[in-house]
Amino acid sequence: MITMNDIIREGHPTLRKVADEVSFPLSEEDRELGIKMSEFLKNSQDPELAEKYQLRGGVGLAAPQLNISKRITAIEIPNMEEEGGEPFLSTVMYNPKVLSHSVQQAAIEEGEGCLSVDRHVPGLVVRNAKITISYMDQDGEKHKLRLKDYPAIVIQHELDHLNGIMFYDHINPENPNYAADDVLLIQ
Ligand SMILES: O=C(O)C[C@@H](Cc1ccccc1)[C@H](O)SCc1ccccc1
Ligand code: NI
Repeated sequence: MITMNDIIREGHPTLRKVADEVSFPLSEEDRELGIKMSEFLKNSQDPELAEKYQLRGGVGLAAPQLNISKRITAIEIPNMEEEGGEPFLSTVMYNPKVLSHSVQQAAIEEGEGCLSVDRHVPGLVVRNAKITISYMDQDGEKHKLRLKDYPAIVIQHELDHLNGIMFYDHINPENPNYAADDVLLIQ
């Protein structure tokens, strides 16, 4: 199983690389990797397992964070309304792409963190408020998703990892808590 020991931290060069597309049909290795990445996120959201294996909670994980420079990301966004209900989005995305995005921008009010960053970096991470993405699933099926609010932020955070971008690259160095009036603040 993947643990925090498998996750590389800021400063490791792989986090600054543009990851390579995966080819289909998926190799057994890439299929297995996706399954393990999903398992990590589920474990990290289980209080007992997170405690037992000292896992930081995660709603997304990108293969470069495991020192694997491939365009693979696992997403495990819990149901916001119903505790313990079906997750809002639980999937492994291969070769995800942003097809379009809103002009409107948004940021999580309390800022962002990262499993590959062992420090608090305060500041607003301004992103697109809405995005339309495509991705391939493990069976080679193409999917198209329109996302907004928190899920849109999570996906953009993960897609950044596939392009060697860290969340704090988006923070205004002069005034970290600055956001234009029209930037949507997400609780
Ligand atoms: O490091 C990662 O890529 C996983 C991040 C993704 C993320 C960070 C900030 C905002 C949205 C997504 C982890 O999920 S950060 C830990 C976390 C856990 C639960 C809820 C929010 C953030
Ligand atoms: Ni991250």
